[in-house]
Amino acid sequence: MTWTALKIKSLKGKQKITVVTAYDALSGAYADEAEIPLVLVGDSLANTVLGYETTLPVTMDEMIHHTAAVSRGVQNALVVGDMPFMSYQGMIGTAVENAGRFLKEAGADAVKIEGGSIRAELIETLVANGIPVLGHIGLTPQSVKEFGGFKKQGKTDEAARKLMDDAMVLEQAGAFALVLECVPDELAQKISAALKIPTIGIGAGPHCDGQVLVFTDLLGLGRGHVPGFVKKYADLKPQIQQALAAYKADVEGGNFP
Ligand SMILES: Nc1nc(=O)c2c([nH]1)NC[C@@H]1CN(c3ccc(C(=O)N[C@@H](CCC(=O)O)C(=O)O)cc3)CN21
Ligand SMILES: CC(C)C(=O)C(=O)O
Ligand SMILES: [Mg+2]
Repeated sequence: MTWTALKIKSLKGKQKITVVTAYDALSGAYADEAEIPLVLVGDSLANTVLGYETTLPVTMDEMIHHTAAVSRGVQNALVVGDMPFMSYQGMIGTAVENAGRFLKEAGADAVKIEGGSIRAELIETLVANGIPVLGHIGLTPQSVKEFGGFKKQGKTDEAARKLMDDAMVLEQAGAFALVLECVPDELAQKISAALKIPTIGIGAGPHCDGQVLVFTDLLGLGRGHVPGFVKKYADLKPQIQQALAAYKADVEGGNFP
């Protein structure tokens, strides 16, 4: 099965959608071989593997470089490039050009864009020009300076209404699916029920149409802060540490080679 944005969209109500991030050909190939239908080259690249504190510093050129590597490792999954901070917030023309680079230079199938109704015009333009878009609302980490931290969103009635409105506007603008990050379970449930496009949750409870986790978080490879919603499906960090320590001991002790 080779995935398209349209096929992902049509999974709503039929099959829960698994999404994982990947950052290079190796992680992309592992995700693809697990038959995960959607691989997101997250701008979490910045803090998971490039050593930055937040997602803000990662550049278009870095995202293109890593997305191209993921595309080389993936056969069947839909590859979605996460548009980095300041690559789409200015002029629409510049945003379209940057989105186009993900498809043209990096082999991506779609792009992800953070933000609600403020992105409607851009998303309409991208979709009209053949670039499928995954929306992303709730805790949008590129706005961490505005939010004042990585906090749950949509907790007041007013904030919840705004997120519901944003979700409807993004569906109307043509997004093929929508990431809901760190919103109350009940709000995610309401938004998922109200939309015809699938919702992909992260820290958004069990009622979304799909789930996304960061590759390094779910494998227990992470070095920095791991969000509380993460479920670790393996604990690889101690194994790597032990293997490296055993190798060093062998070399220093004259036991290898
Ligand atoms: N490794 C990693 N995993 C991620 O899921 C992730 C990234 N990096 N980088 C980009 C964004 C940032 N994300 C984050 C980062 C921190 C929290 C966090 O610490 N949240 C608090 C909850 C606070 C509240 O409930 O108000 C937590 O303790 O989980 C959440 C999402 C999600 N994304
Ligand atoms: C956590 C997901 C949704 C993301 O945006 C990222 O990994 O950058
Ligand atoms: Mg991101």
